[in-house]
Amino acid sequence: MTRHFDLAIIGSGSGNTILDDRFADMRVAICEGGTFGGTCLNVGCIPTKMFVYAAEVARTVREAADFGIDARIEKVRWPDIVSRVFDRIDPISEGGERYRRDENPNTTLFSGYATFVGPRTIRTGTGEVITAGQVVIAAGSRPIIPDEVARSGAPYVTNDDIMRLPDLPGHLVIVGSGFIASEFAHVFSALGSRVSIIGRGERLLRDLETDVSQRFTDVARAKWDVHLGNPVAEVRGDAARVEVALADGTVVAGDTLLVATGRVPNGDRLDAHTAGVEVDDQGRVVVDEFQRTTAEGVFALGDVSSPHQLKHVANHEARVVQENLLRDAWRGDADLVRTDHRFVPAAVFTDPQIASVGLTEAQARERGLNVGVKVQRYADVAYGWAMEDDEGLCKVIADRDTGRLVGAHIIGAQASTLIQPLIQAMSFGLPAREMALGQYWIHPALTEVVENALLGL
Ligand SMILES: Cc1cc2nc3c(=O)[nH]c(=O)nc-3n(C[C@H](O)[C@H](O)[C@H](O)COP(=O)(O)OP(=O)(O)OC[C@H]3O[C@@H](n4cnc5c(N)ncnc54)[C@H](O)[C@@H]3O)c2cc1C
Ligand SMILES: NC(=O)c1ccc[n+]([C@@H]2O[C@H](COP(=O)([O-])OP(=O)(O)OC[C@H]3O[C@@H](n4cnc5c(N)ncnc54)[C@H](O)[C@@H]3O)[C@@H](O)[C@H]2O)c1
Repeated sequence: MTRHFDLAIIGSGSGNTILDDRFADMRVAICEGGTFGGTCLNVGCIPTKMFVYAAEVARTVREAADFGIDARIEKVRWPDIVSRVFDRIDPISEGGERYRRDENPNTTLFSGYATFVGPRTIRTGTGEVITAGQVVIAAGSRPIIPDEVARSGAPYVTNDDIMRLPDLPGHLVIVGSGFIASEFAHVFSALGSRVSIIGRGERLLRDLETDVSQRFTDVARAKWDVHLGNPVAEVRGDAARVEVALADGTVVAGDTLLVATGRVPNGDRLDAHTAGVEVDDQGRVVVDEFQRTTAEGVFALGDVSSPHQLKHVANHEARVVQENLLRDAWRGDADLVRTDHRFVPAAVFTDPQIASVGLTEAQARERGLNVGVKVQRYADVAYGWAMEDDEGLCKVIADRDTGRLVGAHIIGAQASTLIQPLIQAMSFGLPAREMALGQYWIHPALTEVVENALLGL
């Protein structure tokens, strides 16, 4: 007999956060084909930032002499760094799984890879087929492996396994030049590995504001072995050594290969057409502004359907779905909660840190805006000067006609924190002049870099 549930959720990452007290009377099925808790907890945001923090401790020690303090790194205990991270994370995943399986009376956990076999009908991958009144697809994304790597047979790692390597790589070769590449390059180089990084474009993090990605590329070239604008032609290797041959004949060799060339949504692996759920040619489940898919009663959220592969966006979309599940979402739009993708910020926890929100200068000009721009260097505010920071900058872009910010981009210490007031101003429509002059800015805090950028506008 086919069991019926009020709600079925595919994916236990952001999907698992939907179930608050308002769902306590519903019979809920959760399908999880991998590690309970999803990407952010197990192989994404959280562990990477724990490694980044360790890397920053190492970097501080290494650079201490510049401030008159002689210190030296005696040893990097890689196995201890790994266990500090996963001895704390693994129990959270296990505890979450146990709670849903054994302790939460209204949820049934199916530990299998789910596929649709009909409208709101799911083969759970555990031998059982279920039906549900409503379904949430929160199936995330997976790493893209370029053909040159896949067909080579050479061993490689991704974010799924690099953080559990038994030993610190001697020489890490990274293919890709985006978020994941930039964060792991920082982690491993600060901990003592040599790092080579290979990108197709002319700049690292090339989708970011040009001034920021150019500054980052310049800083990176000074400490890593950077190869840009030179595609991968061939990969070869075995357990001890890997070689990446580039189009111009250069061979980049190391002992470990990390692939970080983007992530593809998992929508292509759900047999979604059997349920009437449209998936685009990128594998992304198609949703409207209420997170509704093309099939009645089926919502989607997070990496599987979003234009932004970011946890804070997946969390926001999960809250939208949570509300709309409790309304009669296919009867009309009047009561429904809308997704807000207007000002989505992102931060890259590399060295220096980078954060960004809104348009780049080029995008603002392409849109025909009457653009005003100011670039403020960290070195020219008191705290940046105290830090002897000659790399950091904050760039703000405003529309002169409205007086409002349309973009902000920071590279430098604490960028992910410094950008928050700018996100707030953009989200609530606060004009740049009012933001600069209508409040105190603590002196001599690093926030003066934001204040001076705004005053400069
Ligand atoms: C290395 C790395 C670092 C990151 N750092 C940050 C960061 O600092 N800040 C930030 O905002 N974002 C970061 N991200 C992005 C962030 O992790 C994702 O945007 C977010 O986790 C997506 O959440 P989700 O719920 O959509 O998907 P996931 O958390 O991936 O959850 C999907 C779940 O569904 C399961 N699943 C998939 N298909 C099926 C199926 N058919 N049946 C059953 N189960 C299935 C998967 O096993 C998985 O557990 C990072 C990503 C990576 C890879
Ligand atoms: N701090 C954060 O918020 C954070 C951290 C890590 C990941 N993420 C999320 O995860 C997503 C995936 O990260 P990512 O770094 O894999 O993707 P990405 O899109 O940031 O970067 C992928 C890079 O790989 C390059 N590339 C693609 N194919 C290539 C090839 N064959 N050879 C060489 N280079 C190639 C692309 O040009 C691009 O620069 C990010 O887009 C981001 O949304 C976020």
